[in-house]
Amino acid sequence: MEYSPKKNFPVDPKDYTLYEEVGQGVSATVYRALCIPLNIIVAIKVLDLEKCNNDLDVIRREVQTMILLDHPNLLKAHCSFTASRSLWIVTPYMAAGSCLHIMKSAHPDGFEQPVIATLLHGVLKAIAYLHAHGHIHRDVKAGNILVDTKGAVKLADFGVSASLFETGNRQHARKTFVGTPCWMAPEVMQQLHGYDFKADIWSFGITALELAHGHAPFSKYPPMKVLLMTLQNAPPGLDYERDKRFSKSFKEIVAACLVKDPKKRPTAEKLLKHRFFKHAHNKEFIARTILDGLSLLGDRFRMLKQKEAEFFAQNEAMHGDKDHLSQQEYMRGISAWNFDLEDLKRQAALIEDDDGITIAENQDWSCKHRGEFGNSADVTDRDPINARVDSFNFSRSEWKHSGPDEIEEIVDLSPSVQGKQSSYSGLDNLEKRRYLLRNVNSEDPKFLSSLPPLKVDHSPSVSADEGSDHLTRHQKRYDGSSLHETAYKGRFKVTVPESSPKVAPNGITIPYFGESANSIVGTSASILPSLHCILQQNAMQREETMRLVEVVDQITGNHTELAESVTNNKHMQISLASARERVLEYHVVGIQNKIDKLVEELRIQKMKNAKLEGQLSAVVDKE
Ligand SMILES: Nc1ncnc2c1ncn2[C@@H]1O[C@H](COP(=O)(O)OP(=O)(O)OP(=O)(O)O)[C@@H](O)[C@H]1O
Repeated sequence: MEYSPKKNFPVDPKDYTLYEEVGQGVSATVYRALCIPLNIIVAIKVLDLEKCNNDLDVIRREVQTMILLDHPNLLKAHCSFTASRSLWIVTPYMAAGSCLHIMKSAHPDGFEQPVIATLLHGVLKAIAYLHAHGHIHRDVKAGNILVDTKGAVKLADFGVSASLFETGNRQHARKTFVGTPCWMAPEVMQQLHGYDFKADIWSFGITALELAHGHAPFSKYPPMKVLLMTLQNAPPGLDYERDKRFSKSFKEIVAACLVKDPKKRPTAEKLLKHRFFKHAHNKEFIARTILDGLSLLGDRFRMLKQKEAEFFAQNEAMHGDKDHLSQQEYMRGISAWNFDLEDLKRQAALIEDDDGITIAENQDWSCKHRGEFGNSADVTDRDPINARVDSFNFSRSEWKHSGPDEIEEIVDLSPSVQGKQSSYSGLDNLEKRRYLLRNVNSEDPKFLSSLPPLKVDHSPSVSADEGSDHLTRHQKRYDGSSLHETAYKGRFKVTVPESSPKVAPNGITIPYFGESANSIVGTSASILPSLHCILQQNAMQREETMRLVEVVDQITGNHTELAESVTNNKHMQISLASARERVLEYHVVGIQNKIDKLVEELRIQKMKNAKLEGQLSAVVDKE
């Protein structure tokens, strides 16, 4: 695997002297090095082919891409070759390192707006070039934005880039799942219809927030939670209060990129024309403002590594769990934190095989959850499923983003909207659940009696009304009175229909789904809200239990070994259960989205049908 486009960079390791380490990735270490015959300082990325998870084709693609593409804002490879069990990729040395490293060393709370605009302008030009040449970068983030001592900005790391040409169809959407969760677009996570170059625009928006705050949104959470928050919550954005130092045009551009529907995100070309980039300066400005006074990259890298090692050692002692480990990966700024959907599916499959969950339902359950914030009108006015999801996540319809055509007008920056958004997004899921725990007493008879009775919709298919009105569709599912018991083995399998209400071992009751269970849409649609609530309720109960254990511990001051081991055991069980619930929650949301899409398609078909029928009868009438 030897490439050397200009032929003047030697492809023998003996022609290079490796100096200090300046970076580390999942499977690669990057060194500053000297190319002896040319007397040029270069960076050499050394990939251990044995440790490398990627197959050789992927690596070959990265190298070829790096060599063939030619743009001032893309890191080019001089050459590459294999040396025993490793692959060496020789690139220009970017002496200031990555923006992530620069922020960690000198700008922990992010950069000023003119710096961000200048950095992003360079990155966006690189992305536009890649897209025009049929490539998706797939890993746009501050860790992959490199800067040299003169302030030149280059987008690096094609480790996960993909060529659309490979399929022979430039429009073809990708279906593989790669990237780093915090920067990953929802459609990449969902894997419903594949994704395209718009995934890079989402990551670009996240990167903009990362450069503004010093870290990516959701970066303090473990991968699964990031996935759920990205899918369920309103897209992250710049906050009216917290981000006062940033201009409206910056807020606009971030909001335009972070629209969940990829079709509504602008192209890179279009974004380049946005007025925000009037704030961009030249590379000398970058050198002057953020590189002045920075120590040598190798020294900075060594210090950061040392600090992180100390931090991790401390953290490890306190939290030995997997979530914290993945957090450490994030903090190192590498993509080892890459999220593998196949792994998740396997986890989910394990849950299906191992867990027999028996749950029952009655009408009270639905009632108990109708007015969770003591504001039933507000909740029940909306789609009950989404209202419930929203009550935890404040997602979807509340924050509208316009399409690419309305970039200049899209952001409503009125204090009321922004204030609302910040107070909502200020609560993480845990806090929202705690809020519920504090505010909802589901045993309260007044609370129950104030709510309408449940009626089960047994109709095997979606009615015309349902098709035409999203809200009505969900409302109907909660409009019945039958009491039944049902049992599950694995996900969504109804095995024992009964007529009396029954409470599950954990005290949770859920609605009966009736014979409409034969219809996939009907069954899933009926079960999903219940399942979602059970998961949420379990989480609440678990958190409350944890809280109580902590309170008891504090009160009794009981620090004996026995008590500690019991608590540790509880922690372990709880985090296992929590992981399983997150997987289930993810599936519930995914299936719900599919159902919504199916229903929407049905509605459109019905409308078309009605139109055709009208035309037909007009023709018949004429004749
Ligand atoms: N040409 C370069 N000049 C200076 N530093 C570099 C260069 N290339 C990479 N680095 C540093 O090394 C780090 C890791 O490199 P790189 O991202 O290519 O490895 P990776 O294994 O692909 O990483 P990741 O896990 O983020 O995908 C970068 O974040 C950057 O700080």
